[in-house]
Parts: sequence; C-alpha cells; structure tokens
Amino acid sequence: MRKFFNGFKFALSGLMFASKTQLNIKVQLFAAVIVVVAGFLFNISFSEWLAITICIGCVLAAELLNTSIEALVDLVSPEFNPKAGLVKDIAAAAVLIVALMALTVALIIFVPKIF
Ligand SMILES: Nc1ncnc2c1ncn2[C@@H]1O[C@H](COP(=O)(O)OP(=O)(O)OP(=O)(O)O)[C@@H](O)[C@H]1O
Repeated sequence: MRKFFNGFKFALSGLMFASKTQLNIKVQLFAAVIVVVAGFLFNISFSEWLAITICIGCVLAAELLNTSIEALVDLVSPEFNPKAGLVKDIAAAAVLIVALMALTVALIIFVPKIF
C-alpha cells in the first residue's frame, strides 16, 4: 500500500515540476479552466462534458510526455545532434495533433452555442 502511495507522490511531484517550469502546461491548464467555466455557463450536455474531459486529459498527458522526452533527450544528448532535435520535434508534433483535436472539439461544442 505504501508503494502505491509513493508512486502517487512521485507522479504528483512530476506534475508540480512540469507545471512550474513549462509555460505550455500553464497555458493548457489555463485553457482547461476557461473551457470548464464555459461548460458551466453554456450548460453543456453529459456527452459534451465527456468529450471535454477526454480532451483535457489527452492534452495534459501529451504535454507531460513531451516534457519528459525533452528532459530525457537533454540527458542523453546535451550537445547539438540533429537526431536529438528530430526526437524533440516529433514529440512536439504529437502534442500539436492532440491540441488541434481538442480545439476542434471545443469549436464543435461552443461555436453553435455562441452564434
Ligand atoms: N540537443 C539538440 N540537438 C539538436 N536540436 C535540438 C537539441 N535540443 C533542442 N533542439 C531543437 O530545438 C527545439 C527546441 O528545443 P527545446 O528543448 O528548447 O524545446 P522547448 O519546447 O523550447 O523546451 P522548453 O519547453 O524546455 O522551453 C527542438 O524542437 C529541436 O528542434
């Protein structure tokens, strides 16, 4: 049981570190708060809340994985290396794809409610 709670503690400290040091995570957390507030304001449906929740989780998890890949690349290849750059660029592209998906879902849900 102690092992389980320790794992939780390590995950939380990783989350705290990433959210303190990564501007992208701060921006994404801010966007998540805005979307949740908008969800309450526009009284969105159960399935719309499901879509929003999945999107927020996917974006934050993708950004955390990207941050950990960046840290790993900096550890194994601190000097300039085109392959190291490529690894970082591909990880960043994954975040971009998930963020675009989340933006599309938000537009599909909120645009018809605003206009
Ligand atoms: N060791 C390296 N070798 C070659 N290119 C690199 C290397 N490190 C970074 N790059 C290039 O610079 C870009 C930005 O890298 P960086 O680590 O600053 O990412 P970042 O998203 O700006 O990170 P942070 O969120 O920590 O500011 C990478 O996507 C990659 O193209």
